[in-house]
Amino acid sequence: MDKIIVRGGKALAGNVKVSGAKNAVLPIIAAAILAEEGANVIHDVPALEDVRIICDLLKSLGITLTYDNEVLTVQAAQVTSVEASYELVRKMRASFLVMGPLLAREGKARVALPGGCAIGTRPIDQHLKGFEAMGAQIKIGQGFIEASVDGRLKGAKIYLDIASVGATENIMMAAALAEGTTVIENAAEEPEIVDLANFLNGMGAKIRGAGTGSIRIEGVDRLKGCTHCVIPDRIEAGTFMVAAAITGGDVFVENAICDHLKSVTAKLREMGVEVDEQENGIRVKRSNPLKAVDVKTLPYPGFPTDMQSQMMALLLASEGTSIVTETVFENRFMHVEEFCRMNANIKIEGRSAIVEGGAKLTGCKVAATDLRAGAALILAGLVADGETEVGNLHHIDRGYVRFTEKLRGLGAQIERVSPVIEVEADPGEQVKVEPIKVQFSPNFA
Ligand SMILES: CC(=O)N[C@H]1[C@@H](OP(=O)(O)OP(=O)(O)OC[C@H]2O[C@@H](n3ccc(=O)[nH]c3=O)[C@H](O)[C@@H]2O)O[C@H](CO)[C@@H](O)[C@@H]1O
Ligand SMILES: C=C(OP(=O)(O)O)C(=O)O
Repeated sequence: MDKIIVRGGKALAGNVKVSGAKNAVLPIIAAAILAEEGANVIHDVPALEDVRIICDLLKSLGITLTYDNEVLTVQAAQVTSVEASYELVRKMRASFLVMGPLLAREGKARVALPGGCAIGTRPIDQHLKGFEAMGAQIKIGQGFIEASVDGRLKGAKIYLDIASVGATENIMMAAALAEGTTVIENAAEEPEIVDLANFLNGMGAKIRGAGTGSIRIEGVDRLKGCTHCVIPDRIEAGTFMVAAAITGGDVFVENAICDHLKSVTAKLREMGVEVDEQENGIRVKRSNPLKAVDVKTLPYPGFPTDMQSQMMALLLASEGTSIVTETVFENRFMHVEEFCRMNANIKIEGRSAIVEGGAKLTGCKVAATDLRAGAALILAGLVADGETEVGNLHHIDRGYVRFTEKLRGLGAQIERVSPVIEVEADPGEQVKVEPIKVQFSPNFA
């Protein structure tokens, strides 16, 4: 298993370019299933493990995909299967987003139950409630959810009990091809939902209100392929903003959209970090000690849960006590134990973590417990004494493109190492085994 080794102590400086957003591109690729005619050409598609998984899933449905230089072309003239296997859904929960498009286009879908995962139980009741309101019949059994409809889905008024990002997206995709008008109330307002709506509208859908709590979708009979550029990843951008702040550095985060990062920017400024919002990115600089602040995660435009662990790393480097409250996922503090191995002083009380800043972090072996936790441990390693060795990198590979290279480009002392493989040889025989370099090289041919 690969490991990332970080040596603390370098202030980061320079320019880093943010890639396309994982959480925007995954639903967009799922939505490409809806185009019966023409190809979808999607630009700025990040070379991430999650992208590879959703592409494999679409391939298993009989759809043709090609990927070259961050451009993904999806040709969905034919769909030959409506089943998303357990193997693919288990690897990535966002696979469940194929249910809405398959149901709308084919009248049926069979998708493995996503199950619980590292950060919480993550039910899908709101997705199913939406499909049922549109006339679908839902059956659950043998680890699968089967949805079917006689004829077409019908537009409906759907009030979400929770402003779920995934449910809003799944219902919006299904409603795009339904008969009549659907209104989603208490819809999630995340920028990734706006990006998905823009993509669907490019394909010929009629969606208004994305980015507000009320989205209105007039169903159309047919959708066709279009060209689209994915928005930059606000969480990757936020992670580099914290990297600059924690190391007392000066970094320009190119491509970051200021409007998408207001809650992160506000917290950094409250902590005494200089944040300069520019047209094509955000410059983050710190020369003063960090102040402790309280942070509460909330749906957009509140502080993102996907930045909670990175922010906690920053608070560890501040002077004073901070309270971090996680309101979105019930089990998203697993990084706390790993931080404590690095000499951090954090106590969990219910949904809050009490973070005592000021203790000198020390490098040691730690393991990423989820995608963002992995990034947060690397951030902590950037200021820890000595070497931090981060394992379980498959989490980080899900959502950060060339993370070590990008940090190294800013001056971080960081490297990814592959294990040396020991091979049994006959006595006297010389065997030379090179360490395997694991690199993402998508091949959708
Ligand atoms: C691929 C993707 O875009 N992932 C993001 C998406 O996940 P995801 O779409 O899974 O997150 P949701 O917004 O759906 O989840 C928010 C909360 O609602 C609950 N819930 C959700 C659906 C449902 O049917 N019933 C229910 O109770 C969840 O358990 C959770 O507590 O939004 C999360 C919240 O911003 C982010 O952390 C994830 O990075
Ligand atoms: C939790 C995340 O992703 P997912 O919903 O795909 O698990 C994330 O991006 O931090």
